[in-house]
Amino acid sequence: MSLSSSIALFAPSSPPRTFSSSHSTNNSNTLSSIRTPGTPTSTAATTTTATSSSYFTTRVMPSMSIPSTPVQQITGNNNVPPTNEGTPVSVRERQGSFGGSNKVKILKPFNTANIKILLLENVNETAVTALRDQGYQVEAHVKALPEDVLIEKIRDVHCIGIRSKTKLTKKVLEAAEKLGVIGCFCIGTNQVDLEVAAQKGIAVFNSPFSNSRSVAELVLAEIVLLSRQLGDRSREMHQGVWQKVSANCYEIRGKTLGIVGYGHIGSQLSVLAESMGMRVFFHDVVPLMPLGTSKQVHTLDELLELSDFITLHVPETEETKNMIGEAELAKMKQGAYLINASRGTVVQIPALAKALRSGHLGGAAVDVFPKEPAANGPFFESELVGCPNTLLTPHIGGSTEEAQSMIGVEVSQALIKFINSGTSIGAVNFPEVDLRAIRDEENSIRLCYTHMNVPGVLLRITNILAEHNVDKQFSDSKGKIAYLMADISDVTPEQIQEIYRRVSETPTNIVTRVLY
Ligand SMILES: NC(=O)c1ccc[n+]([C@@H]2O[C@H](COP(=O)([O-])OP(=O)(O)OC[C@H]3O[C@@H](n4cnc5c(N)ncnc54)[C@H](O)[C@@H]3O)[C@@H](O)[C@H]2O)c1
Ligand SMILES: O=C(O)[C@H](O)COP(=O)(O)O
Repeated sequence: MSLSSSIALFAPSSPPRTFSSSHSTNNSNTLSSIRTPGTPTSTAATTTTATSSSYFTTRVMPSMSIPSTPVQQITGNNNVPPTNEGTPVSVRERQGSFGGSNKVKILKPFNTANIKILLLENVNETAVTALRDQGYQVEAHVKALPEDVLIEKIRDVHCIGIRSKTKLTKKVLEAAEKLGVIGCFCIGTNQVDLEVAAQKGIAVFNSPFSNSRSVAELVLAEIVLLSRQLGDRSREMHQGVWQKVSANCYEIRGKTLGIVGYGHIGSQLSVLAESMGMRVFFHDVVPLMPLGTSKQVHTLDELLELSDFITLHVPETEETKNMIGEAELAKMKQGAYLINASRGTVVQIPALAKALRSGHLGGAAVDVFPKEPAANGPFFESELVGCPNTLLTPHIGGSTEEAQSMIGVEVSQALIKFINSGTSIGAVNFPEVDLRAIRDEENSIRLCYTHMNVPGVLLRITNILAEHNVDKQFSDSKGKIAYLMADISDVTPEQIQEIYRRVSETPTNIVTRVLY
């Protein structure tokens, strides 16, 4: 999809949206004091209508559209940043470099109760609570949704939270009319079409390391379980069979572990394995500092040939798809073990099943599969079922209370910061941009402009902002898109309208938001 067609997606037909500013009780401390200038302060609830023109060129999260009476202010005691009242947006006090207030302003979207968030796949309660505390409307589902239901649901939401099962493909993302941000409450982001998301101005966040320890611990346990054939012994006992054997059962002390992908998980595992007396080698596409006494080898083949255990910790990419097939398995030592807790597509399952049944491999532990059931229940099928000394687990590498709780906190904070303050730090598909906190003054705004990365944009924006006091501005690009944030002070409501209109009507516009 070209950028211009992505913009055209939001063209005509959409009627002006009406936003009620009746406020959520969850955020009463902050929101009840918000008023819309131009209306009496005592008016608790007002209704504003976005001008239809804003919909011809701009995708707008409701909070981010500029209402016809555009400025909301935080009044009274809310000038002080809240400490423990459910507004966990991190703010930095700024020493005023030139007169006026040096208190920071807590930016809020127009009306947080208008933000709709869809959470799928049993995202942790820590996230549900944090997002509801912001006043957002949160719909949480325990399971992934079938594609047709997902397409219907995603149409109307501003933010979606998923884990590894939900596929946010081009088809699904094209149905998303209001989506501004995606939270992957996991490490992997291969389930999202990151490029299409970026071109639609949708930032994607994940949790890069909150479940790494859980995966590393599981793999360490599996190394012991495989070398003692514990899966088979336990199954036999459950069937009433007593089978006391020591043949082909080993200690792991002194054995060689080969780690493919020495990132967050691989490197943690390296330390844990050495503490159990293993020798560790690893292969990675980038040169990395070996931890402990581990050593990096140049090629995958070298690693396959020298290791007693091979464990995979690479992301799913074009290069890692089918990385381990018949040829690679044949290079592994007779009786060696394979562990895969990365992504199902990294290993060719028929080849692995053959290597296990023939006795070439001594065993395998597999946590991830090319096709995984969408929900819990008796839906699992694989050629690996029934293979000797083969541990099969339902993608539970990162499924611990600790990991899920940390992921819930981390990703929800990233979403809140993006929605409320425009901060894209940590986004995986988006230029990473942030600004110091905005000063707590009336008539100051933050402009967040996602645009095509083509020459001439900054000149155009500078011309629009030329007559105004731009306190600070930062811009960065990534591939085809770029993102600019600018804090502007001393602007009247009319000027804000004008800035919004002119910026959102630039031909390079993807998404324009004004926060105040
Ligand atoms: N089973 C689970 O529940 C579970 C949990 C967490 C993560 N994961 C999966 O594990 C993967 C790895 O996680 P991580 O946090 O360690 O990621 P990471 O990004 O920190 O590390 C991945 C490493 O793989 C390397 N790499 C990439 N392509 C490679 C290639 N072709 N050959 C060799 N090395 C290559 C990278 O350079 C990097 O060092 C994730 O992408 C995710 O898919 C699974
Ligand atoms: O990418 C990840 O973090 C893992 O695959 C875990 O995914 P999950 O949240 O679906 O368990």
